[in-house]
Amino acid sequence: MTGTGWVAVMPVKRLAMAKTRLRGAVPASLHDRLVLAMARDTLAAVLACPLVRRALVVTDEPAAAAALAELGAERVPDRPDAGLNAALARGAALAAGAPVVALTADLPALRPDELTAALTALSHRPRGYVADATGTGTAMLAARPGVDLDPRFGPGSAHAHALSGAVRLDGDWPSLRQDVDTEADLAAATALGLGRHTAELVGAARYGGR
Ligand SMILES: Nc1nc2c(ncn2[C@@H]2O[C@H](COP(=O)(O)OP(=O)(O)OP(=O)(O)O)[C@@H](O)[C@H]2O)c(=O)[nH]1
Ligand SMILES: C=C(OP(=O)(O)O)C(=O)O
Repeated sequence: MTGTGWVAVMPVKRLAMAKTRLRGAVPASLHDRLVLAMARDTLAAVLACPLVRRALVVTDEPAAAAALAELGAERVPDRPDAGLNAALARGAALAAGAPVVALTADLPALRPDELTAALTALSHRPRGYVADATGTGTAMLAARPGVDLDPRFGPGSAHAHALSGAVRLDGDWPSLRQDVDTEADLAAATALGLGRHTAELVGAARYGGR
């Protein structure tokens, strides 16, 4: 065990503007609900990880704030509303001396045991990241207390995190690495096993849900 009491920070964009690359995977009327379902499944798995003691969701989306608070997250307003990395930095700043782990809200197959294993793999190192399934993006970025999270999410973020000194964490963590940006990603996450909320939504879409 590398210590307990991680604070997880998860950003959620306004649903109407989120996950544009995923549009078309379900009927347009269900798109926002799909994005929210993925965030709920990601958060549920994060909160089921025994090393995580708090989850902060940085969002200006009222529907997401309410649904995720129901699962146990604390909502942080997205200020200064300057994009994903600013949102993560804001959440990290509120973690007050605790270790911080940043995750995107698009990991609907995430298994708590894989998150536990990845946090444990950080061991004594100050800051580390897990690359996504493509190898170019980042699924998780973690920093020990007193270490700046310094998030550099975005295209090519795995390389950016490595260049900034974060240690690459290697392990067999397919559910942690499977972020969902496209319909093909959703199929890959489905093969791994979707969380309940996303599975229900995808099922409803398949049977003509509106
Ligand atoms: N709070 C907040 N979250 C963001 C912002 N931009 C992205 N996110 C979240 O960051 C995570 C990863 O974002 P992306 O995969 O780049 O998502 P996206 O911009 O919704 O997707 P595309 O439109 O397909 O590029 C998701 O959980 C998003 O909801 C932002 O400006 N503020
Ligand atoms: C923002 C990132 O992810 P996505 O592939 O979800 O855009 C990232 O990997 O840094």
